[in-house]
Amino acid sequence: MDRTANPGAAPISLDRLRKVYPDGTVAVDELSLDVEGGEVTVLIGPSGCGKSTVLRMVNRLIEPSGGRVLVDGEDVTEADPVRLRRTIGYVIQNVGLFPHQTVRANVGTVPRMLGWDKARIAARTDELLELVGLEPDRYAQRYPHELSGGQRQRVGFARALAADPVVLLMDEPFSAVDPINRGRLQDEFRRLHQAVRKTTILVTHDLQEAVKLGDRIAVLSDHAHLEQYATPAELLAKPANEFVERFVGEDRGIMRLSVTPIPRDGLRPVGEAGGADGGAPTVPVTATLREAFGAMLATGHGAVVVLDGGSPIGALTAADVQVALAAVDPAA
Ligand SMILES: Nc1ncnc2c1ncn2[C@@H]1O[C@H](COP(=O)(O)OP(=O)(O)OP(=O)(O)O)[C@@H](O)[C@H]1O
Repeated sequence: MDRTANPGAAPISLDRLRKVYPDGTVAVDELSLDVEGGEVTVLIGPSGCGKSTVLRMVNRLIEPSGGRVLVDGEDVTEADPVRLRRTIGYVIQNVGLFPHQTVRANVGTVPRMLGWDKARIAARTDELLELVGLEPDRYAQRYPHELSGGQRQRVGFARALAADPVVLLMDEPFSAVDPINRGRLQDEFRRLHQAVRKTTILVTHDLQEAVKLGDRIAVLSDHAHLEQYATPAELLAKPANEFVERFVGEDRGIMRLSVTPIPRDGLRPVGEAGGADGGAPTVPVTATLREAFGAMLATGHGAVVVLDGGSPIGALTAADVQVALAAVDPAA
């Protein structure tokens, strides 16, 4: 998502993590995975492959049967689970807000448990509601049933961030929201994450969401077996095996457009696009191939003029987009 990690943020290490449920179901069979501090790591895989079980072992809503989880080098299996959960923000589908408490009271839940004084809780609540785009004057006194699904989800984020947690865990946080609001909430989450840079593990089974939000994606198969752990660009360009290839499916070519930057060094002279004043659409050099191609489709023009700081630096045709995709080796 944002490729610069936050060096101050806590890394998470899963070390041969294992969960066998009492009925003998092996949900997670020795998963090892390193999550960089400040990044968003997505766990994705088919239904029942163990994603939620992995996530809940990080905050010990589920006790591991074996292995370790290290948060910033400390083994969480040795921490007091109640204290641990106060330092780990947790956002789930349908949010789980307390229905008989106002938005303000919901957001202040963990700070209250931590014994913050009232003024500090109020200031923090206002700050967070602003951050998630809900004006405190308008929303703080409402009850959850007086909000839309998307607004409830935002309150859920605010609550998860309230006591400045070390880590954020998110389990299908957007799946209960309709597709249009989902896109908007995902955009807001990106903005929010850039502001707070918390180490985040996000569970989803939506590949598009994984590609949009993840700095890294872990593709899991049954028993949380790790099939590939890579950046979105790498995953889409080079699926590690047949399982991943099938999982990312036929859309991967299209999706790669959205994770591949415009090739600054592979541009044609501006004149070859007919020039910006010849009606060619323009895109900034920081855009992706998807945005460039989208501009071509939207205008019916076969090329775009690429701008750097507002000045044209070259042109890109539809054929160039194809060449650029073929040339990219994200693993290089
Ligand atoms: N309490 C439980 N007792 C026994 N088996 C369980 C329990 N909870 C989950 N399981 C099983 O463990 C496996 C992993 O479940 P988990 O919920 O972690 O998967 P998931 O990948 O998050 O699935 P989904 O995408 O459908 O939410 C599944 O086979 C599930 O049936």
